[in-house]
Amino acid sequence: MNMDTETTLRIALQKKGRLHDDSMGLMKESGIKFNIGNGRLVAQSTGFPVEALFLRDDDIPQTVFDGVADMGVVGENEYLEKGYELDIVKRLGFSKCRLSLAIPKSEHYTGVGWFDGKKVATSYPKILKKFFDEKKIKADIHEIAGSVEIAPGIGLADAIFDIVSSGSTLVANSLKEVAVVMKSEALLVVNKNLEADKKEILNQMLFRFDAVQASSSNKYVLLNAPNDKVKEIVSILPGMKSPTVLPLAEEGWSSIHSVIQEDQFWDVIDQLKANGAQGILIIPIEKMIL
Ligand SMILES: Nc1ncnc2c1ncn2[C@@H]1O[C@H](COP(=O)(O)OP(=O)(O)OP(=O)(O)O)[C@@H](O)[C@H]1O
Ligand SMILES: O=P(O)(O)OC[C@H]1O[C@H](OP(=O)(O)OP(=O)(O)O)[C@H](O)[C@@H]1O
Ligand SMILES: [Mg+2]
Repeated sequence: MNMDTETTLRIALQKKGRLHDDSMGLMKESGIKFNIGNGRLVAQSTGFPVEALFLRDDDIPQTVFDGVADMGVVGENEYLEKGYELDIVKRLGFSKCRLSLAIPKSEHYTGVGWFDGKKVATSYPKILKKFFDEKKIKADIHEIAGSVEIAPGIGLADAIFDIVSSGSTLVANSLKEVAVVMKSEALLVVNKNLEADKKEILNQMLFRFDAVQASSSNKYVLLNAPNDKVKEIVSILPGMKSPTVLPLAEEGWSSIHSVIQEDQFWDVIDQLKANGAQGILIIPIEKMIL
């Protein structure tokens, strides 16, 4: 009898770099751990039918398209540049950055027409060509693999098109950002012809990822309020269904429990204080099943 028939999903992850740590963190939080070490490029997971392939991020889109891996985690920038059609099943919210055009800070920028006839260095020639074609700009796109920001300083190009996050690499190279062409974040991409049994594993994995994502974007809040303020406070706090209200040992007071979204957090806290809430405690949520 063949003991190897159990279906395993293969996921392509970045070997090392900006995407690696967050990708591994998400897997670990989802209870999927890999036995890695000694430079191994393939690793089995403990506790879930998944195998990881550790690759350069540039190779992830094609590896998933060819079906060598069933799915992968890759930056939207790299996904669009490579141009392979894959299903985007989840936007992961990490490795957030943008692809921008930048020029020497001493230059006077006159709008996108500035780039006409100029030489622009980039590792993303296809995305840039599409942008220039749409704007009817005729520029010389010069592809280089890395250290793009030094190109104008060494006389290799007039401008650059590259990843920007804080902008400090641009500043360090006396460049200024003049146009944002796209925003990017890590994507979970899947081969379009995934077999049914693999889809089932994928869905279990997505369920776990959703729980991890929801927990990190929400906080549990506990507070005390005089009973005559409970109604107003409950209207500020939505909660997963509705807030829990429990009597305190002290007569005339209640304890209110709820869940707040991270991005509404400070606004909600200010409103709670203004409506008489006291002893507010904010607690991280380990996992959240919606
Ligand atoms: N400064 C940054 N801030 C946020 N996200 C970034 C930043 N730089 C890159 N990224 C995102 O992370 C992805 C991987 O970046 P990294 O610098 O590790 O790539 P790389 O050098 O091409 O790695 P590899 O060796 O795998 O080819 C990028 O494609 C982009 O989506
Ligand atoms: O706007 P910033 O916050 O400065 O980030 C932008 C820089 O980050 C990335 O490089 P990274 O630091 O990953 O080094 P790399 O060139 O080795 O990939 C990217 O290639 C930019 O150069
Ligand atoms: Mg790369």
